[in-house]
Amino acid sequence: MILYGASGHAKVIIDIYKQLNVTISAIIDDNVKVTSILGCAVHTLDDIDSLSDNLIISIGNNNVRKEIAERLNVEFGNAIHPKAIIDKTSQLGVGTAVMAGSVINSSTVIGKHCIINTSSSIDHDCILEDYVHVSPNATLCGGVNVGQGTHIGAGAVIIPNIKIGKWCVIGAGSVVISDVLDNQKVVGNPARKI
Ligand SMILES: CC(=O)SCCNC(=O)CCNC(=O)[C@H](O)C(C)(C)COP(=O)(O)OP(=O)(O)OC[C@H]1O[C@@H](n2cnc3c(N)ncnc32)[C@H](O)[C@@H]1OP(=O)(O)O
Repeated sequence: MILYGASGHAKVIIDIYKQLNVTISAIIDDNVKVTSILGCAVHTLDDIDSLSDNLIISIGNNNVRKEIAERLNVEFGNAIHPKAIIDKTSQLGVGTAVMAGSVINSSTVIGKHCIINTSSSIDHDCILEDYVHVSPNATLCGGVNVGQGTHIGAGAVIIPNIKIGKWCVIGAGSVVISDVLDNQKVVGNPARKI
């Protein structure tokens, strides 16, 4: 597996592959000043002869993951921690990472290049579009829809059947009890636009 991105999020992805005994063939970062991470060498894209292995974009920023995913012509892989619980009836897109302790329940569909972060809970019949990040300990109740590129902050709670638009930000600890339009940033309990 090749990792693209060598920041804090990449450390968690590296740990997942160690747990799974998956060999990391290369780690790439655009920042030439980043030369190693957790004892592994980091290269720039120019240093790599070919991207022949599966690749995951190990960068937390949703916009940056989208930009890189659209630029690269490679096969993308997933990173799924062995201690994540994913119901067999749910679906995950390529490039999506699922961290330790997270639970994805029945009939949920998660898009490409998403991050389902540590101990988050995504219940039945949710739909998450591409490039969504669900931060640690966030809870999505049943039937929640989340549009492309939206970031759900740590510990946020989304009550059942809520629709959240594209490229929204839900503040850490917010409680979302009504639909959120595209590009909105909401915080608090109940969550309100800022
Ligand atoms: C493994 C990992 O680390 S994954 C990463 C997880 N990251 C997160 O969960 C971060 C989520 N981010 C937040 O909650 C941020 O506070 C944001 C994005 C919602 C807002 O950030 P900014 O746009 O910089 O807003 P800013 O800090 O200026 O605050 C604006 C107002 O909203 C309030 N506010 C900001 N965040 C919150 C929040 N989470 N809950 C309640 N109120 C909030 C501020 O107090 C401020 O209020 P005021 O105008 O009355 O003083």
